[in-house]
This record gives sequence, structure tokens and C-alpha cells, in this order.
Amino acid sequence: MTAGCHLPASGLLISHRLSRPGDGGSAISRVTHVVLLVGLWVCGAVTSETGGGLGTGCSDRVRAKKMDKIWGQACGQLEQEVGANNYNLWIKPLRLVDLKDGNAEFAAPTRFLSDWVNRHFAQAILAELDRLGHRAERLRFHVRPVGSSDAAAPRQPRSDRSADTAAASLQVERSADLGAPLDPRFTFENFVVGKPNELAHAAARRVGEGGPVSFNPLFLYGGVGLGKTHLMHAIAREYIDRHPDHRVLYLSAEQFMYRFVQALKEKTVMDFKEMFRTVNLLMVDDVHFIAGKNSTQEEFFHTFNALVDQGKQIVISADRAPGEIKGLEERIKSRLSCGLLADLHPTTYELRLGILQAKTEAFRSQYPGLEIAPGVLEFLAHRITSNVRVLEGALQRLFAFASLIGREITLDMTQECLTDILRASDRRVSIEEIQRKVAEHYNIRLADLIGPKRVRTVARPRQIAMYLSKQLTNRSLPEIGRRFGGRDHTTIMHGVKKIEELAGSDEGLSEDIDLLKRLLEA
Ligand SMILES: Nc1ncnc2c1ncn2[C@@H]1O[C@H](COP(=O)(O)OP(=O)(O)OP(=O)(O)O)[C@@H](O)[C@H]1O
Repeated sequence: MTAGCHLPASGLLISHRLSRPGDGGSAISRVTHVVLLVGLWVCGAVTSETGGGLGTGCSDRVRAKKMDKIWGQACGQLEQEVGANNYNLWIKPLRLVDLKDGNAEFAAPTRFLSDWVNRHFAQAILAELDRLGHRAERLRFHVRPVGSSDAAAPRQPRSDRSADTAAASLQVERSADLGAPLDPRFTFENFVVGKPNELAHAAARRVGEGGPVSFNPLFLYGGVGLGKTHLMHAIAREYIDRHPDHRVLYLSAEQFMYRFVQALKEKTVMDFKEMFRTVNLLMVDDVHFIAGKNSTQEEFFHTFNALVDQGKQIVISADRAPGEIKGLEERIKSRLSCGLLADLHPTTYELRLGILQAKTEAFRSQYPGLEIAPGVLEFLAHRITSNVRVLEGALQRLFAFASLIGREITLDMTQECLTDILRASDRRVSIEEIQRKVAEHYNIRLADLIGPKRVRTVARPRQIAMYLSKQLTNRSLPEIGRRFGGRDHTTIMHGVKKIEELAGSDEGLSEDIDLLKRLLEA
């Protein structure tokens, strides 16, 4: 997809060239990370600059009527296809103004909305127009308040247009009442709680309730696919349900930067600030993205402070703790660490099994009548330890495969159908498993292995576990340190080096390590 901006005489025209259906994955299926944007910013700034008619006269009025009719026909089907929330939030505010030269031209209330539609719904819209016999290659957007003027209306005086801008703002704002286009699966009810995520889950629930702010920000962090986004969506959903009149802004740090840079370019920084500083709940995903991006960090810092000063809640997610994000300014690290840091730890066997059982229940309604043999879920929970996304994908594949061939899911089928996933998982072992195996092997308590005891009988196995964690996982030294009772990364480095040295001269130790590796990789 390519996008470009042109400035025709009548106003800002954003044009986007789209790949046709079949060129790539479905646009809708890619909508996983969602922004619920309830904002005045883009509306006010862009529309006041860019309102304007497409032309006047009788033929324009006829065309406008025709376009309304076509769009009316398309909308019914689109609503079904993208769901009521997405439809109300993103598609309903559009108005079709022309179909010509391979372009489907729309009036859109804000540039943000047009960008979003273009990224996520263009293929659905083009396909629907095609189905109705109006083939177009791409969408183009005239950014202006949709309700203010149609294709036939003359350009309005500036004072009238500002009233329309307010109307458009309201339209976008009201759409929040309809609910956010959040992933419907990412709810608290669907989140399986276990030891590794219980703190993060409890804190997320508290924020979702929207009571008095007790920790600000809530900082959720953890490795890939462990449920950060799931919890963020669940918070947003719960919060909106309980406070339909509040303003929630949920976006990735990348989007924050993009919006900020755009505001700088368009000299709309004040609107940007206004939008971010008037929300009740700000949620920023993947904050590590702004590391090293100085002016974005600066703006983020001020936004953050302004909201905290007003007692507004902030929720942040990242792949690691603030102190471990390289390139993040110290003052931001310190602000982010002021609230509650909730770590989503790697899953345990019990949690994985619980998640598999819950997902199996959900799949049963999708694949009625499919049986799953005893032991299959236990096998998967034991073998696939990398992350929940992979686990979920494996189960989905199994169900799809079994339903195709119409047979019960057995252990043999599982091994055959998931060879690649199992092989890839074999290479990944969790630090927790390493610790457990090492503790078992040396017959010491797991708590001692992780704890502060310095006696040799505990300290040496601990170093072996550190060494194996470095060798068999892709965790960084600080991450390993965290899982060894919050030890500093230099301690881990020292432990790893010590074992490397000793293994060269101590045959018994080297055999022990080989045996442990084989056990862990079995
Ligand atoms: N405890 C859980 N219960 C149920 N499903 C879970 C749980 N943890 C993760 N999942 C599921 O695993 C998948 C991956 O989770 P999610 O996208 O939230 O991970 P993430 O931590 O945001 O990963 P990334 O860092 O890659 O963005 C989702 O489908 C989510 O629903």
C-alpha cells in the first residue's frame, strides 16, 4: 500500500493506493492492535484548514444523491462484515462523494479516521463497491466535517465551518459510547490467571474498574506473547463499559511518535497536547519504542506529568522493566517506575494447561463434535513453553486439521501435525524449568536456589542454573538476574564465567551439565 498527500485547490486530499483483495492478507484480519481514539485534535485542526466543496450545481446534486444511494447499499453489508463497533466508529462517519478514475472518494471528518480506514478497511470497502458493480482501485479522502457539506454544497464561510468542526468532533467523541473496536477475545473473562500473571491481572482489574487511582502508572511488562496486549484491551473494555462518558486513549508508542511528528510538521502541536492531556485514561503499548527518540521522549514526559498531576490514570506496557530499557531518559525511567511495575512472568506448566483447557472450550463451539484424546493438552503444555501465542496457534491448527479429516485429536496426530512447532519449541526452555531441574538434580530446594544462601552446596548449582539459562534461553543477563531473586546482571555474568571455567577442568561438572541439558531439551 502506498499513501500520499496532495493539496488540491479545494482542500486537503489524502490519497491511498491499495492492493486489491488477494494481493496480501485481509485488511480486517490484521486489525489486532486497536486504537480507541476519542479526540478533538485531528478534527479541529485539519477540518478548519481544509473544509471546502467539491463543486456546485445541479449535476453535483444528482451525483451526491447517487453516491448516497450507493454508499447506503454498501454500508449494510460492511457493518455485517466489520462488526457494529468498527462500523460505527470508523465507517459510519464517512460519506461517499464520488466514484471516478478508479477512485472511491470520501469525505472524512478527520485525517486520523481516514488513515485508519485506509489501513484497516479499504479492501473491505473496495470489495463491497465492486460487488455492487462500482469498481475502484483506491480510496481517496477529502478531510472535512462530514455533516457540514455534501458534494453539492458551496464552500462555507469560516465561522460556519468551525461550528461544523465541533459537530464532527462530537460525532467522533460520541462514537466512544458505542464501544471500542477492541479485540473481542481480549477480555478479563478470557484471561486465565496463574502465579506468573496474578499481580498483573489484579492490577489491571483495579485500573479497569476506574476507581480512585492508587498506583500511577500501571506498568505491565514481560516477554513476547505473555498477555500484555490482552490485559491492555481488557482494561480499556472494562473501563469504557463502566465509564461510557470518559475519554480513553489507547495507542502504541509508535503511533504516539507518528502523531507527534505529524503535529510538528503541521504546526498543530497545541492540538496534539490538548488531545493527549484531556483524556481520563491513557494507555500506551510498547513504550520501549520511543527509546532513543529524543523529542518524542520529551513530549511523552510532559504528557505523562500533566496527566499524573491531574490524577488521570496511565497504563504502559513494554517488553522489559523501565530500568532495563536502553536509550530511555533517566527521568522517564524514574517516572515510569513510580507506580506499580507488574511483570508477566514466563508461563508455568499449570498456567499453560489452564490456558489450553480454556481455549479448548472456546474451540469446541467453533468445531462442534470434535473430540480430544486424554493427554494431548498435557503433552502440549509440557512441550510448548515459549509463549501463549504459539500455544494458541498450535491448538488452533490441531482443531482445524482434525476437523478437516474428521477424526479425534490424538497424541499421534498432534505430533504429526505440529512437527515444526514442536521442533522449534524444543530449542526453547524457560528459566523456571532450568531452575526446577537443577534444584531437583542437586536435591536442594528451589527457594534456596533462587534465594540469598551462599553455602557452596547451593551457590554452585545456582551458578549452573545461571549458566544454563544463558545457554538455553535468549533472555538477557538482567532478565536472568531478575528471575534469580533480583540479582544484578554482573552477578549472573560472574556465575556464567565461573561455570565455563570450571567445566573445562572438572569432568564431573561437565557431565552434570550435559545431562541437565539433555533432560531440559528432551
Ligand atoms: N493468561 C492468558 N489467558 C488467556 N490467553 C492468554 C493469556 N496470556 C496470553 N494469552 C493469549 O496469547 C496471545 C498473545 O497475547 P498478547 O498479544 O497479549 O501478548 P503480548 O504480551 O502483548 O505479546 P507481544 O509482546 O508480542 O505484543 C493472545 O491471543 C492472548 O489472548
